[in-house]
Amino acid sequence: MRLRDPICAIATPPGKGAIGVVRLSGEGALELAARVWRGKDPRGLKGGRFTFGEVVDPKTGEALDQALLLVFRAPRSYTGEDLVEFHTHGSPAVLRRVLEVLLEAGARLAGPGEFTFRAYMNGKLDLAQAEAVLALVEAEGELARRQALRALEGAFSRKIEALEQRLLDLLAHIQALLDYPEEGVEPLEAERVLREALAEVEGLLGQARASRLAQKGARLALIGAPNAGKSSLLNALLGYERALVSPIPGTTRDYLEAPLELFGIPLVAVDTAGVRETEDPLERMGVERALRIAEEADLVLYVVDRSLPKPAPPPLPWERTLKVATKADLPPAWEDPAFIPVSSLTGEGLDRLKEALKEALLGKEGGEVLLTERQVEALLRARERLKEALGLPQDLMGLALEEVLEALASLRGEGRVAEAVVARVFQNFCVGK
Ligand SMILES: Nc1nc2c(c(=O)[nH]1)N(C=O)[C@@H](CNc1ccc(C(=O)N[C@@H](CCC(=O)O)C(=O)O)cc1)CN2
Ligand SMILES: Nc1nc2c(ncn2[C@@H]2O[C@H](COP(=O)(O)OP(=O)(O)OP(=O)(O)O)[C@@H](O)[C@H]2O)c(=O)[nH]1
Ligand SMILES: [Mg+2]
Repeated sequence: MRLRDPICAIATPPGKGAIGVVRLSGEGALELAARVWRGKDPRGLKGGRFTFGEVVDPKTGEALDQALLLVFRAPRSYTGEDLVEFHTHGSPAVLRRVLEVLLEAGARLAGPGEFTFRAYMNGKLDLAQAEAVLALVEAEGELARRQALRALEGAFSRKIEALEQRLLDLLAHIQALLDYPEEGVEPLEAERVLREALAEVEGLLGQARASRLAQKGARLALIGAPNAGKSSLLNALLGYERALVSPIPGTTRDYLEAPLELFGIPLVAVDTAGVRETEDPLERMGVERALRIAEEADLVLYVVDRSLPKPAPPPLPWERTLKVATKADLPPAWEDPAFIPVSSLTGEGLDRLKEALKEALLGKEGGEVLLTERQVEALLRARERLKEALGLPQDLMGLALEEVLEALASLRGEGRVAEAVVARVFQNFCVGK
């Protein structure tokens, strides 16, 4: 990949929009922009300034659109290079032509993520921040947005950098010990530093599931006997009457999906057919389907009517199942502290249920940290090497420690990071970012 030649791409999504943006970055970007622009000469503009004019086809002089042109001057731009943005009307016809004349004037179409790649290469962002850009662009829920923005602001990178610093200090001491045995670190001190680092890495790893769910969304399945109140509970969680409710057992025949956002996580709640032993082949299909949906869900609500004798439980993934006792407004037929009592009729207990849902999805930490799959893998490597280092005598600890540091360094991507690591980050981007 050439590193400084002028690249261009449409930055706004495909389709019609009020405004569309084409970006151009690299050496000679201002000269190139001047060739397709009628209005104030971009080469005379200060960085950060807009000017109004026309994008033109230099071959014919034909105006392609009225537009705003925005200039940034190296190194004070997103990429760290000279950068020009054309803000045009957002129609595919306009954007395609603007891109075309830029290509004819000598720019090349940017590869996926190439603008952000240049920002990384020019030290504007580290690798974790570049991943945060991608996560922010893709964020659908509030939590994903918050996680990504915090990482883009550098919260995660600073944490990792501080951790690296403490381990580097320890490594330096250990190496000094090898050369000057009398000046070594207290073994207890080394162990303390390693244990603290391990706790920090494990604390981060403990938020991996929350981050995955925030980014990818979660499926919540409602499972229970016919008439238990599943559909009523779904409606109560949604705040509107999505599912049919009736006193006739077997009202819900097939499953039903409804989107909702809880605690900033995009959820899909799945209401299912009542689970019971049955001879009816159609109903049995519904039951089998319900159990499969439970199997595939991120979280299951096992819904039981507390006003009737407790039924035998169906086979469910209990490690990710919350137990809910419905119809809490009626006289109870049993008590069981493992069940959260709720009434869809009065709303009683719904807040407690939501709290339990929140903890089951996000853990006690609350899940404000963005962790990509790549970062989780690196942290797992760091954790293994830290554990290994803890078991070694000090003269052998250094090697394991170096591997810990290597794993941590790949998170921010500073120092010499394998090309494949960098490629892996940017391959997920779209053209234009
Ligand atoms: N039109 C437009 N909107 C956008 C972006 C963009 O590139 N263009 N962004 C793209 O992601 C985001 C904003 N992020 C940006 C980050 C840094 C710089 C930048 O020029 N930084 C320079 C100068 C800062 C300054 O003037 O103070 C620098 O860091 O040196 C621009 C946008 C979201 N909105
Ligand atoms: N008193 C009271 N009645 C409820 C409550 N929740 C549901 N019901 C009633 O229980 C009956 C069954 O409710 P549904 O929500 O349809 O039950 P379901 O589990 O979806 O039933 P199936 O779709 O047949 O599997 C209806 O008559 C509801 O009005 C509740 O919290 N309190
Ligand atoms: Mg139902």
